[in-house]
Amino acid sequence: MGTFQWVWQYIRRNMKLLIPATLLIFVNAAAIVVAPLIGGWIIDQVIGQGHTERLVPFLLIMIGVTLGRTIVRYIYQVIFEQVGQNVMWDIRHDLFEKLQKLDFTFFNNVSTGDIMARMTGDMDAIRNFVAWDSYNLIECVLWFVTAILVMGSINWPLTLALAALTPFIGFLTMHMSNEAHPVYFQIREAFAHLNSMVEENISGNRVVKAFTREPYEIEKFNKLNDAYKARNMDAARVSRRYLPPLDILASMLSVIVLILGGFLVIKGAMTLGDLVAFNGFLWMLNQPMRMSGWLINDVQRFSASTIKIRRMLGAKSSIPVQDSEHYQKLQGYVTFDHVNFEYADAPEVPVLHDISFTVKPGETMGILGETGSGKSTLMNLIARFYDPTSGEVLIDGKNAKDWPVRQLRDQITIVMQDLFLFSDTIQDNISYGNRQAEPQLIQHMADVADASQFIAEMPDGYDTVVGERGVGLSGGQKQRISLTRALVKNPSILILDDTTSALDMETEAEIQKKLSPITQKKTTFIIATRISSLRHADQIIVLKHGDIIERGTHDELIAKHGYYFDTYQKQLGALGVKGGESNGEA
Ligand SMILES: Nc1ncnc2c1ncn2[C@@H]1O[C@H](COP(=O)(O)OP(=O)(O)OP(=O)(O)O)[C@@H](O)[C@H]1O
Repeated sequence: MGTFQWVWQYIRRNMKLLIPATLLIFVNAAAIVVAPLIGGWIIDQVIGQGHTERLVPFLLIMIGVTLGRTIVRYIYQVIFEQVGQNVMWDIRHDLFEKLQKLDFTFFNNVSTGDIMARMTGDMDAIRNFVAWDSYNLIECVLWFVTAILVMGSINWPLTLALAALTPFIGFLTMHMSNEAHPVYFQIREAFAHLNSMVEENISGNRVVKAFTREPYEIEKFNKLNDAYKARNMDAARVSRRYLPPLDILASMLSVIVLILGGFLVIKGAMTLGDLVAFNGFLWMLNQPMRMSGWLINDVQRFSASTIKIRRMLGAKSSIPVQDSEHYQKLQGYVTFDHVNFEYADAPEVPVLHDISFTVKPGETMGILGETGSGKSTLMNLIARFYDPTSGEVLIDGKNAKDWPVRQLRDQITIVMQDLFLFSDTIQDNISYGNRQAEPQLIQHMADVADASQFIAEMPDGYDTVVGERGVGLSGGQKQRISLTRALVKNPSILILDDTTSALDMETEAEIQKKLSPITQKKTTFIIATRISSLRHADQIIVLKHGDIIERGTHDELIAKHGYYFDTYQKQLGALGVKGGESNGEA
């Protein structure tokens, strides 16, 4: 589908506005010819033939039509702006909806700044095209054609002489368009890079300051700023090269009218009034010629932005999110059957290798492993954020791929390592996954996650706004709110990825005690580095470089004297506790 065809899908939804607006453009174009015609009549009839009584009516018509024309133009300009805004709304909506459906793989590969460039600058190029360029293009064509027709009816040889310049204009605009296209594409790319850098710098501003790397960041920014400026200068150079010849051609029109028209008047082949009228029509030829350069620039900018937006709209998710009428409650059986996994962007690095296990409803599985051993990846496969490269993940005995994704994720909750709270009240953050949650449930779960006390001490309690625009929270507070949010959702499968790592051991033990009656009714996965978080799990696996190297209960693993035992010993040592017996508290 071509660029214009694509945007037409959106524009045509506004036919009720577009048809009257386009008709008004025609009315305006017809009204434009009145003033020059009357100008000619005043010369010929009032001045030349002495019909002075016609002067006032001529002038009144002239003023009335000009006034009416101005009002008509104002009305259709507003309507086109409305259409532009409607089109932007629809495309923005489609883009945002698309973003909600795209999977982790997409977000791993596209920067936030790039996405923001699509949602802002590129969107603006489309608004500009629909709300401004479109009616200007129609006006230019209409004025040009109307001028040629009316001037042709007054004096066709002179009109033909003027029309002879048209092929030159066509040639210049076509060349300018071809040259401008890649430049505008590069401008959009450079803008996206600039956006990405700024976004990353703002997100990571604490790291920048901690490492006092402000000068380095400024230098990096300046390079991208220079590149953006240079691309814009390239575009300016293209237009500056073509605009003067277009201007010269437009000025040549006056020269032709003066020389050839004057000659025709002297020869008596044309009246002076006709020549004045002709001169009055000149701007209707002039204006489109001068505008053509600017319009081409805008159209190229629009075209480049459209290509980028369409790429994003066309991005494919390897895990499509589909709804299902029939809602099936998960029991919570999770089975990994010889699962292997590599990330699509790093297929040469095996992340999980031949993983098999089964966890039943009500059971808790603990996962231990050094950093980068594949623990989080394993959990992401359960919620189907990724699909295994080979082998199967079975949920309640059915391949996870055969579950409607929304249904699956609705009943599986991961408290991710990478905690995120929205710029919203604590109450809304906690009830994010369960909007109907009663205040008592929220209060109870906040108690379980040991969050209720510090929330009560906040300036507005549960109504305190946290996140980017609100009160800052400590890592441990964020973890406890995230845990409350997960518990309030009441999932069948609960995954806690290093959820209590920022808490002291006493608080962690307290939370574990309160969590126990809840997790007994769910399938729970706990990823932790502290043995104290894992020791009560029904089964524990130890991962190393994507392989399960040990599995069993706490006691069995202690007895094995392997990685788990060593970790346990080190943690006991760190606490200054002697011995390694299985019932010792870590
Ligand atoms: N999006 C990604 N693309 C490519 N490789 C990735 C991606 N995410 C993680 N990896 C790689 O996969 C491996 C496992 O990562 P994972 O996050 O699952 O480890 P982990 O055991 O949870 O680590 P940690 O304890 O540090 O959280 C690592 O080698 C990591 O570099």
